[in-house]
Amino acid sequence: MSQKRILFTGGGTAGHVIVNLALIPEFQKEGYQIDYIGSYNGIEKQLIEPLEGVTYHSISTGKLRRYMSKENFKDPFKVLKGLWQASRIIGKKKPQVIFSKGGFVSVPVVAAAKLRNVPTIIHESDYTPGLANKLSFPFAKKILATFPETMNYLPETKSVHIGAVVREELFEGNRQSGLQFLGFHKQKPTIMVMGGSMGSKKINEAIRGSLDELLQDVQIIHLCGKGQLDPSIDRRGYVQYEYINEGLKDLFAASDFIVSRAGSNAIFEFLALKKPMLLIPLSREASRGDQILNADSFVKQGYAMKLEEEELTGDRLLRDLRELMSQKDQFLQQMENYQSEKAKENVIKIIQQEEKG
Ligand SMILES: CC(=O)N[C@H]1[C@@H](OP(=O)(O)OP(=O)(O)OC[C@H]2O[C@@H](n3ccc(=O)[nH]c3=O)[C@H](O)[C@@H]2O)O[C@H](CO)[C@@H](O)[C@@H]1O
Repeated sequence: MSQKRILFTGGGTAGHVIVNLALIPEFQKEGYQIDYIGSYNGIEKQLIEPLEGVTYHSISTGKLRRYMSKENFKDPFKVLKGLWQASRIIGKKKPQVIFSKGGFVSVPVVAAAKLRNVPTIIHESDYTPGLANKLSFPFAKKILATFPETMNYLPETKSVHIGAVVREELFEGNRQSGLQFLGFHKQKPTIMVMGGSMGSKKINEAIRGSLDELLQDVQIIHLCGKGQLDPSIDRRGYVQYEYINEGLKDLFAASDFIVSRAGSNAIFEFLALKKPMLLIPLSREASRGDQILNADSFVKQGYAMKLEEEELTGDRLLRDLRELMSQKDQFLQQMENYQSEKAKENVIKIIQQEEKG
């Protein structure tokens, strides 16, 4: 029997890569030949290229900007080049199926797959679909959604709600190793601050501006984003990292509460790991507002508190964090009711069905 081959795509931010990272080991176990198409410099290259047994291919990418830039005139040519490159890679590697996690790099890949007659499955993890995925929907064989509510925004005939795919390794964290690595103790609760995979300048400023008060009550792991470390801060109970990849599971295990943006992958990880969370979604001004809807859905289900970015001040952060901590048991109780939908197993089943045609 000829070798089974699957091609993954997705990138731009870690949110468009993490689900692929959760699925790749499963397909490796089943003996698939794995290819990945990403951009030349995106985070997907850093996260995927080092993986053993995965061949990473870079293609040219464009971006749709919300502002005027002379790059906007060059982008259609970059995308056409990407389409041509993706088509050549697909023609050469001959995957039986393609799995796309979205982001701009994925659009030419999904279009090329259609031209090459290879079935593509798209995954949408946000409450409302992103633009790259929307552009890709006509070319896809199936669309999978994390939130049940997202089904209202997807083509009815080929969409399925499957739930959140969470990396298996995150469940294997060790609290003691995490605390030891951080130089923290058990006497005060530990808060993890995550501004999404790229960090959030506004959240960083609010946390750093309130450190004196915060550190009286808690210890802080601050995942602040690339280029956003502040080396002038050297405080007991406060550690900062740009981005943590391999040790993240132990840091999660060491954390009692989370302060975070409301990117979909991140918040479902917090939920799966049962961490009460204060969510500060990216504002409508800076995005299509998807994180606000993600956060609202979690607030409605009793998993989270929400603090609007426009209302973010040091005082408000402290007040909301204290409230979150005082209601810990209620949040944990709601989270106990959450049943993970065996999403990973279902995605794998759907991919394998499509692969057989
Ligand atoms: C600015 C932007 O466009 N944000 C979008 C992006 O967010 P973003 O790329 O931040 O994605 P998510 O919040 O969904 O996920 C972040 C992922 O990065 C991981 N992580 C983070 C920090 C770290 O140090 N180590 C680490 O591994 C988290 O565990 C999580 O798995 O994609 C999400 C999913 O489509 C969207 O909901 C967000 O609106």
